[in-house]
Amino acid sequence: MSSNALELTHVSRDFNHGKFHAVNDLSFMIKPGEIFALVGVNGAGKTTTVKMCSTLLTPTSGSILVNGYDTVTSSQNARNAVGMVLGGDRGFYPKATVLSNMRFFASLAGVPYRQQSEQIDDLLDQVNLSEKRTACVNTLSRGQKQRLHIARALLGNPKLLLLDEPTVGLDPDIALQIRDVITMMANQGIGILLTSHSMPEVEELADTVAIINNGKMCVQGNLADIYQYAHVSKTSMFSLAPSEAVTPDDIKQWFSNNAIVLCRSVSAKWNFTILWNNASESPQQDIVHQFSVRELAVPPDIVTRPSTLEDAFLVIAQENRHDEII
Ligand SMILES: Nc1ncnc2c1ncn2[C@@H]1O[C@H](COP(=O)(O)OP(=O)(O)OP(=O)(O)O)[C@@H](O)[C@H]1O
Repeated sequence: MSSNALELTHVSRDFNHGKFHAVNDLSFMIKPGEIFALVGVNGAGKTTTVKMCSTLLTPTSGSILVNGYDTVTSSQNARNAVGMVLGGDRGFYPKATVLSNMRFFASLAGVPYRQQSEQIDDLLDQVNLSEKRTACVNTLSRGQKQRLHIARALLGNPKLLLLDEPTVGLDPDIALQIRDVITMMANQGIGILLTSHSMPEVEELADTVAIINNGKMCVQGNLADIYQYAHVSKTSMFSLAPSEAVTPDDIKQWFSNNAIVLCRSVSAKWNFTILWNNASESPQQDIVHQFSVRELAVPPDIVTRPSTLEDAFLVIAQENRHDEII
């Protein structure tokens, strides 16, 4: 029987003796080879979820199966099926070589001694670190360390890889390399649970996106499902010099029927983002019209483009904030 890489069923996790619900009735599954991104604002419950999937934390209620093994009742089997990448500078013996570190972690992962050399060579090759096998870990760059984290997590052939912010703090070209490694691992049939604050990264990598808020699932599906849920298809942007003639609240009011309007003050300018939930054929013209009928100068820099995951996420985050206020 082939199992899902991961299956959460009505999982909750409380803290502070049940007073705080960090994760609340979460259910989702990840198939072999699927990249599943868990997205949410700070404090939404992503890391708590990842920790439960790794067996580091136990759920207060519900069940988590990794490769068919329950993380509570078959925790050792579940743990053997998971590789976790925490990233950063910690997690290795910095003065020992790449090879010594990999040998140490291979033993911890239960890789039989005779298979260790072959598996380590293969993994270092896959993450393009073969040339660094005799280098001390503290001489590696951040990107190289991150690739070593991934190689370490793959020791013992896990069925599920947990990646918590795998490219945070990395230069764009290094982040690209890490994303290529992630795609390669998925192509080999490993299920991947990814948390990231980078929406372009999620857009590029994820087969399925789940947006959580206050530990609860808002929506899960492919990108089209997320756009549909958020009711966004087009986004317009323009800027204005602050003036007394019109305020951000006025502009929010103009479009309150069919858009969410966000305003940020940047370098003595108001930058507006209009997230259309019911865009007309020419949203550009609608904006021009609103300024023109009030005899206000039309911003010269209006652009309209297809909405992105980031836009959909902003809408959902905004609506959830609204729900909380109510
Ligand atoms: N050990 C703990 N005791 C009490 N509260 C906790 C504990 N761990 C996490 N929390 C709380 O649970 C909530 C969810 O935290 P979590 O770290 O899972 O969020 P997150 O989505 O990963 O956030 P971020 O994007 O900032 O990393 C937060 O409000 C956090 O303060």
